[in-house]
Amino acid sequence: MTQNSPSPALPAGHPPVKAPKIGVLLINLGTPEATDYWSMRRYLSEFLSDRRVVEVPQAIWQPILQGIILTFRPKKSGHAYAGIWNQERNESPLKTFTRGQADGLRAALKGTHDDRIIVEWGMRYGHPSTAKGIDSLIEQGCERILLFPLYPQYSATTTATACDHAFRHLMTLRRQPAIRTVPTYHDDPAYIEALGAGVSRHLDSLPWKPERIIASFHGLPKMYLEKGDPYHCYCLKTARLLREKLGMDASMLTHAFQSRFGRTEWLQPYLEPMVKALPEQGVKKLAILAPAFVSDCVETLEEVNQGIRETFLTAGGTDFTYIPCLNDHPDHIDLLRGIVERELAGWL
Ligand SMILES: C=CC1=C(C)c2cc3[nH]c(cc4nc(cc5[nH]c(cc1n2)c(C)c5CCC(=O)O)C(CCC(=O)O)=C4C)c(C)c3C=C
Ligand SMILES: [Fe+2]
Ligand SMILES: [Fe+2]
Repeated sequence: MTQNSPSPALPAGHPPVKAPKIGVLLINLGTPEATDYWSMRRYLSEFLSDRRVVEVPQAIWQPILQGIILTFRPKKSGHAYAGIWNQERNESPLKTFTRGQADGLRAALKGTHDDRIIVEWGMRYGHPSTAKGIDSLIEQGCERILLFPLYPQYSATTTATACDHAFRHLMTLRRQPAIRTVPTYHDDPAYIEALGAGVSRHLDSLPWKPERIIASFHGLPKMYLEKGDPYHCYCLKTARLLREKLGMDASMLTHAFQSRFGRTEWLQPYLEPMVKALPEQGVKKLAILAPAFVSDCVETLEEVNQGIRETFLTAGGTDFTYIPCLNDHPDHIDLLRGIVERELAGWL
């Protein structure tokens, strides 16, 4: 029986039976709808109320969040987003790139699997929602769904909360599809290959050679590592494999953690003081990439490519370059396709 083909075997009132398909849902973090105070406040409130992200007990955290942080942070963050906003589409770059990845993956899979695999995308916080993505896949006949959180290095604060959120929606469904989730891919040779190719491509396009490359990862409170979050180890392994792929040693390609939030200790070494100290140590030409992000976003385009660039040049650096994320580059689409085909083994 195929979609929309009425079967004489179905009794009156029976819901239509569709040809079974496989769905892939790309999930990224989420991003504000606009840069004004209330749009930023809505986004930050949802994000920072997630207990996977901030583990302070809610009775203590919510008054601090709603009363203090969400009074001041939306303005500061809104300003940062405004500086990197995709004016043409009137949306944040994270959304543009995530859509581009879904479009690219859909086209790549169509080539080999016709219409058997359907690709949608959704966000953990905000729009388009994870629930909408799942509903759309089901509506199109998907009885099996692969959830693909777009974080190469698993963390409870990103991958796990993306899956939690999808499962919360699945809890509301009478007819639930079968579900798989994509595991951490921080050491997947194809991911390392794509990262390495991106670094080489970018450096080849420059009229100068960096004296240091920093792989800068989004940070986490150090306590999360101590409680068992494997993200830190995965970041270090990605950095080591990338170094090996590029034939560099640790004095040439090093790692750091960025985007610290709040006053507790986060994973070290911190990016900002590291960069500030480099010119005095004789490193005047610097390149930075951000391998924990598959899409350029406020944390890479504003914090690194604007803020950290300025820090370095003000401290005496002469040349700075930011190496873009994998974004919608064909190498990234190939990587996503490879991971999807591997994780769908037995379903295809
Ligand atoms: C307690 C706070 C935070 C933790 C823990 C955290 C982990 C974490 N985040 C990413 C990826 C992204 N974070 C982004 C933005 C962002 N992150 C935090 C805080 C924590 N992140 C805030 C408050 C913000 C908003 C921006 C700001 O106000 O500074 C983004 C960018 C989204 C965008 O729209 O551009 C991404 C992506 C990872 C990978 C991670 C832990 C592994
Ligand atoms: Fe973050
Ligand atoms: Fe570790």
